[in-house]
Order: sequence, then structure tokens, then C-alpha cells
Amino acid sequence: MVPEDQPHEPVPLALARLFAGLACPGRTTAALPPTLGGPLADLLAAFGIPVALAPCGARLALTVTGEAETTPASLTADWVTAPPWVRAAQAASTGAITVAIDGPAAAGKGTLARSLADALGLAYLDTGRLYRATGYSVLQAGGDPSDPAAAEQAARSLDTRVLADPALRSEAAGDAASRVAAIPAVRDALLAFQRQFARTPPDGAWGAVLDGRDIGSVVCPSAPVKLFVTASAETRAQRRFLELRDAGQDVIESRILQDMKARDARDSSRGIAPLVPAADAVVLDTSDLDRTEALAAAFALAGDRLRAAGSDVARASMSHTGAS
Ligand SMILES: Nc1ncnc2c1ncn2[C@@H]1O[C@H](COP(=O)(O)OP(=O)(O)OP(=O)(O)O)[C@@H](O)[C@H]1O
Ligand SMILES: Nc1ccn([C@H]2C[C@H](O)[C@@H](COP(=O)(O)O)O2)c(=O)n1
Repeated sequence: MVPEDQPHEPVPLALARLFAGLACPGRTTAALPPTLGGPLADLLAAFGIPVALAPCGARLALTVTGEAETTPASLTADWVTAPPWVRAAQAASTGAITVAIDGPAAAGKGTLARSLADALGLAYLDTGRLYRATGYSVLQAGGDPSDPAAAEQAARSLDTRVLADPALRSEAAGDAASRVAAIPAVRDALLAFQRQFARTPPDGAWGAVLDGRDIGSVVCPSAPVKLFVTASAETRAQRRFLELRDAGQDVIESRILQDMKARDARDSSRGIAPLVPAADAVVLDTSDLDRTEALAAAFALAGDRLRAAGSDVARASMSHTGAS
């Protein structure tokens, strides 16, 4: 039994370290819900990282018990933050690996996508921002986001430098985004940028995490890892309320819930690229998971698929080069 008050690393950091093969033997790294501890321990063991599980209150303490098989002797500036199987796949890679994360508004897609990308050394694209920037640009010009001509013109002339503008996070920008997103010419205009990002991620990254509504179904249908992240409408509205309130916006939770339901209905029922889980996506409901638990679950799900993808890429590369 591990004492409950024993200090633990923050779980996202611990997981990043574990998956990067940089765990510190003998140190308790994560206290996890029982449903996650077992699968994660199996996964780490499969990566060559020896671990032990012990009860810790209502949770399981996951402790690294020995050196990972390929832990580097020292960390250097050019050390690639990725586990051994990822580096093998990277070396043999004939193309970038894509992690597709889809789901409804405020489900936690971006939070998970950023953490996965950071931990695995992948580039990250929040595709919602492309639609938000398009809708916001129409609003700024005094236009109607549902007007196909105005929306298409805004999408085709989009300058990606505006994607970091904090104004894009407002509910008004989200609503405008959902309206322009139902227009086929807008989706067509934004598709090439997203596919290009996935195919040739910036800064030489070996792959990319993209989040949105149609990444697994339309933008990157052959992505080896597809997560559909969801949560109840009430949970998502509360999360968005807290986010906007903490950012200093004057918001009413019941209004956010109402708008969010309307946006979900529009995104799910539109004729083109509707919000639906891809047939081969793994659904992750985060309603009862905090950020840490959701990340642990995503790591377990994504890690398994990525590992398989890494082997496939390596195999494809070997047959391509004639090696056996
Ligand atoms: N599991 C969680 N528990 C509690 N809060 C969370 C959880 N995951 C994310 N959040 C918070 O909920 C809010 C929405 O999360 P996030 O932006 O990641 O969602 P999203 O699905 O990317 O949203 P959008 O579709 O609008 O881009 C953020 O404030 C985030 O910190
Ligand atoms: N791949 C995408 C991404 C986003 N949209 C639309 C639908 C959303 O309501 C809106 C804003 O997205 P968010 O920032 O909340 O993720 O943009 C889409 O249709 N396809």
C-alpha cells in the first residue's frame, strides 16, 4: 500500500515522462483510477518500461521499477521526446503519422490534443480556429456568416497568422464558425490547408494531432489513431462557462448550454462533413473524468493504436526499400 499523502508528480508530466522513456526508477509517478492503472501498466510494459501497481487509497499508484530498455544515458538538446517504438517508426517512416481527435464543443479535444502533441513531439492544429477565424472575419466585416458568398470569400482569403487571436475563443465566434462550417465551399477552401499540415507538419515534426469535427471522417480518413471525445452537454457547458468566466467574459451558464445544444445540432445535422464519430474511432466520454484522468485514458487508447501504426509504418518502409 502506498500512503495517500506520498508526493506524486502531476500525472500529465508523469505520463509524458513515462512515454518518452524518461521515467525515474523507484519514484511513484502517478496515482490513477483503478480502471486506468491496469491498462496503462500493460501498455508501459509493452514499451519495455518495467512498472508495479500498488493500492493508494481508492486509486492505484503506478511506480516505475527499473530502467526502460532504451533510456538514454543523458539528456541532450537534440533528444527527441518520443518513446522507443515511436523513434523507430520515425526513423523508418515513409510519411507523417496523424492523430485525429473529433467531438462536440468543449468536450476537451484541444486540452487532450495539446497534451498528446507535447508528450509525443507532434505538431498540433486546432482546426476549429480555421472556421472561427472565417466566421469572425465575416462578422467583423458586418456580414452574415450564413451567407455563402461572404463566407467563401473569407475562407479563401484567410491569413493563418490570425489563428492565435484570443477573440476567436468567444461564443459569438464559435456560433459564426458553426454557420460558415455548414457551407460546402468554405469546407472545400479550408481542406487543403488541414491536409497539408497533416502530411508535412511544421518544424520537422514526425506527425501531427488535429482536432475538430471531421478529422477522422473526412480530413484524414486514414489516420491510424482516431479519438472521438465527448461529454454530456451539461458538463461541457459548465466547462466552457468556467473557461470564459475565468477569461473575464460576462457569461451565463444556462445561455451557454442553450447555445451549445443549438451548435451541436447544427454541426451534427449539416449535409456536409457532419459531426459523427468515424467508424474506426475510439469514443472517450470525459463526463466523469478530470483533465488528468482524461489524458491517461487518451494515452492508453492512442498509445495502443500508435504502437500498431509504428509497426505498420516500419513494415511498409522495409518492403518499400526491399529489406526483409
Ligand atoms: N476532463 C476535463 N475536466 C474538466 N475540465 C476540462 C476537461 N477537459 C477540458 N476541460 C476544460 O474545458 C474547457 C474546454 O476544453 P477544450 O478547449 O479542450 O475543449 P474543446 O473540445 O477543444 O473545445 P472547442 O470545441 O470549443 O474547441 C477548457 O477550459 C478546458 O480546460
Ligand atoms: N474540423 C472542424 C472544426 C470545426 N468546425 C466547426 C464546428 C464548430 O461548431 C465550429 C467551432 O469549432 P470549435 O472551435 O468549437 O472546435 O467550427 C467544423 O465544422 N469542422
